[in-house]
Amino acid sequence: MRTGIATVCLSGTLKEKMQACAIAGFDGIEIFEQDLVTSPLSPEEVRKMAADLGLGLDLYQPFRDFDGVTPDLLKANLKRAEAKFNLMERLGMDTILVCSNVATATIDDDHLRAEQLAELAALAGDHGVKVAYEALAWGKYVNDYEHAYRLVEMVDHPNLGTCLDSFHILSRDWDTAPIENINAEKIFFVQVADAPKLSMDVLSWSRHYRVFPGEGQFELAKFMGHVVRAGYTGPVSLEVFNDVFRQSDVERTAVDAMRSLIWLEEQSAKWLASTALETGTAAGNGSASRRRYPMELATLPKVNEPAGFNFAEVKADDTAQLEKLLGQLGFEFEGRHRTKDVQLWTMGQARVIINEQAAQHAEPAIAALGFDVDSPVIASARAQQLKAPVVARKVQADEEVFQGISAPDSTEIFLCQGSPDGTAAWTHEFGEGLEHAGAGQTAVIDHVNLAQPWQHFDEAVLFYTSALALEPQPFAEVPSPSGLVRSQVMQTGNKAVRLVLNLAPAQQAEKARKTYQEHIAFAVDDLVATARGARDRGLEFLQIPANYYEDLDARFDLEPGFLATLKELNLLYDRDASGEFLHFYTATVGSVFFEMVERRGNYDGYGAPNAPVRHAVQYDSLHRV
Ligand SMILES: O=C(O)c1ccc(O)c(O)c1
Ligand SMILES: [Mg+2]
Repeated sequence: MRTGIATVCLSGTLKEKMQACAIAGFDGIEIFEQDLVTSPLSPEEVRKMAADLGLGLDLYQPFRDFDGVTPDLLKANLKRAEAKFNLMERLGMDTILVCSNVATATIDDDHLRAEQLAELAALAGDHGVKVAYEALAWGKYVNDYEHAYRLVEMVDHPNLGTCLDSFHILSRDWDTAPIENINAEKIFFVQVADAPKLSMDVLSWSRHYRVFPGEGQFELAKFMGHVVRAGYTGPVSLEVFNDVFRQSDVERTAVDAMRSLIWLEEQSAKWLASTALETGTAAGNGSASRRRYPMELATLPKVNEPAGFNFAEVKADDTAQLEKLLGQLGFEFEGRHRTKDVQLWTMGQARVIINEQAAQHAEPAIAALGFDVDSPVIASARAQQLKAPVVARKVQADEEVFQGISAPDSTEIFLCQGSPDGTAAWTHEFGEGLEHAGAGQTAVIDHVNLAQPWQHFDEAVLFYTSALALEPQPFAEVPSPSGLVRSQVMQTGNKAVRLVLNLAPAQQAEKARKTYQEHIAFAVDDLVATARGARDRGLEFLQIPANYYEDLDARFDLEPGFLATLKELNLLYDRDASGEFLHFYTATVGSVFFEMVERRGNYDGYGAPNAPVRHAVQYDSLHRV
């Protein structure tokens, strides 16, 4: 698959963008007119720079408002087009994108449109240029890709084809299956963009909220599958208008973009294989499902969703507060590592490493997460092919080698060998625990909430989706005293791994951002007993306001004794059709706090209705000091 990206996706100057695209490994780029017009580089210099960087200049765009116009306007438009064709010759480019008219079209007549496009195609032919006609989702008369293709067919000129842009097609919910009926020779270009499902006008949605594939909710593998089945072999190019990407680090965004195409390529191959099986073309013969299409799709080392959390690691310069908190919760101190300055604390299968190797004065913070995977070697190879940075850990002889990668928020992700009984192979590296103060409870890590820097949120969604096979759930927005907190759950199908990515309101300072959001939650069998034990050991609970319990009673009509217990222990409660959820939070140390939860029945949420209460109480405690 030939990879491409439009310069409009990135921040910086044309030169910086081109350099970043080359570093990220793109085959080619689309030059957005704005980027050329504002560049000090001459077209010849751009051409030379692209050649030297090994980047193809695959598409010049956009050329606007051409078709469906009065004769006078047509004349002016053809003149305008000729100037661009001459420019393209200097750039050494042969394909231009012409989007359907949104502003100046006054005549809604396909025959007239076809005549005018035929004039354009003839002129393009004289200049050796190919015109890729794209239906914008908000085009005045042409806003449907099948309509655009009908016009291309009516014109039937070798220099006129169509451009398929996933955003314009999927934002309008057009059926993608008919893409397969398009003559591949008439598909001059394919652009891909994902987007979150938002209910707003399609132009604003397109200009501000497009994201890279895997970061939104469009069915892009299916879209691409149809494109591949049509027989298309040209560039698959990202065209993402996004307010955040346009202002974040250009090289980093280019890598995020490249990751999205590597992942999409794999997902498209998977979609094709699965539909071949469904439609019976495989006919019981495995090789038939690998039917070859003109476009070659590369695959990646396979990874299944993780079977569970292997451990969570918290780091601090002074670890006393963390030790105290875990002890009060009922964790057992298992001992120190034989060569490293780290401690292991456990409750059942929930393992927490306290890392003492933090920078001076560094406050407690979540530093690493371990996940149980089928094969750490394969999972690590996959992550590296997806351009995840590798994390090096010093190991001595006989110690478990952890395959680590760095997540977009710098949390270290370790890919660990899972075991069927939920134990971890490395715990014997820790000395005998000196004290066993624990309550001997069974527990597992239920979920982990990580605060994402605003400019890396979408990147994080793609990272966990592509490298770890977590599935993004529709995001929610949780009110807090300082603004809405965007909350995105990433989880495995079997719910053994639940990761919640939170994006704090922009005005929150870095410390507050982390303090509100980052925590590790442990699931126990009897939360009331856990809470009582913790209280007896002097745990400082997050104090829940009395108003909350009044509202709870009104909503759920709870048994008075149960309600009194919840109130007495600062427990929060939620219920849905499939079960109940009890939980409580500890006070925050540094930028981390802990949560204990009990899931009853098949309750599958996170107590979302209670999140605003937590945010408000934490805000209060932060602003008191
Ligand atoms: O938003 C636009 O105007 C615009 C321009 C060119 C494109 O290819 C596109 O998809 C959108
Ligand atoms: Mg487009």
